[in-house]
Amino acid sequence: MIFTETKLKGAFIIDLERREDSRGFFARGFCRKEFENHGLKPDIAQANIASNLKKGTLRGMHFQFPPAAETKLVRATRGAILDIIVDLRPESPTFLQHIAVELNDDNQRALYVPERFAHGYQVLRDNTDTSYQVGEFYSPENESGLMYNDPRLGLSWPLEVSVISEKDRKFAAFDDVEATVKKRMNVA
Ligand SMILES: Cc1cn([C@H]2C[C@H](O)[C@@H](COP(=O)(O)OP(=O)(O)O[C@H]3O[C@@H](C)C(=O)[C@@H](O)[C@H]3O)O2)c(=O)[nH]c1=O
Repeated sequence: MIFTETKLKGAFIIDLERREDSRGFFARGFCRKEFENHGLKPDIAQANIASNLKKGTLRGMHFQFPPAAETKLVRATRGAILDIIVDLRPESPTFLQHIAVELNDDNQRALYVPERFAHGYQVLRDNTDTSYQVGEFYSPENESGLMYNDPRLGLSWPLEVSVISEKDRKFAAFDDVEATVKKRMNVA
């Protein structure tokens, strides 16, 4: 596996190290030892799959507060997504900064999202499936989110939003929850 740290400390793009032969290729998609060697948390509580019918579908921006904060290892197993993560660690020099990474079934790239980040994606092709391993169990009482189009986040989505859940339409403006987010994301 090829680990490339992004400008957001602890967030990594992970590429496959392909061993090709006449059948195709073999590659590791996850390895506890390699994760530990790069300082990534290797725990997997759930492996989730999402299917998206329509290009333009948007899911996000989601997170769980501590003590249920999750790591995520995200891939597009079919189709393509633009994946965006936002740093919500109050002590981080890159607090509120984001990165956007295209994950698709050609590049077979994964994004490792550390704990205390908001995460979301937009689907770039019809019939796109995502698969992601998360480090904590789903915890509805600790889950929350931010608006994908909140001006404070300044996220650029490539397509018009064609489908979005009711829940994702109704997250509060960051200005209104900033103090709560900083307090609940503080782990010092
Ligand atoms: C995330 C999750 C949802 N659910 C349920 C709740 C709801 O009835 C249904 C769909 O949930 P959601 O609408 O939250 O699904 P979705 O919008 O796809 O949520 C996901 O979005 C991406 C961007 C993430 O980062 C993930 O962590 C997760 O939050 O599945 C579970 O039972 N377990 C889970 O782990």
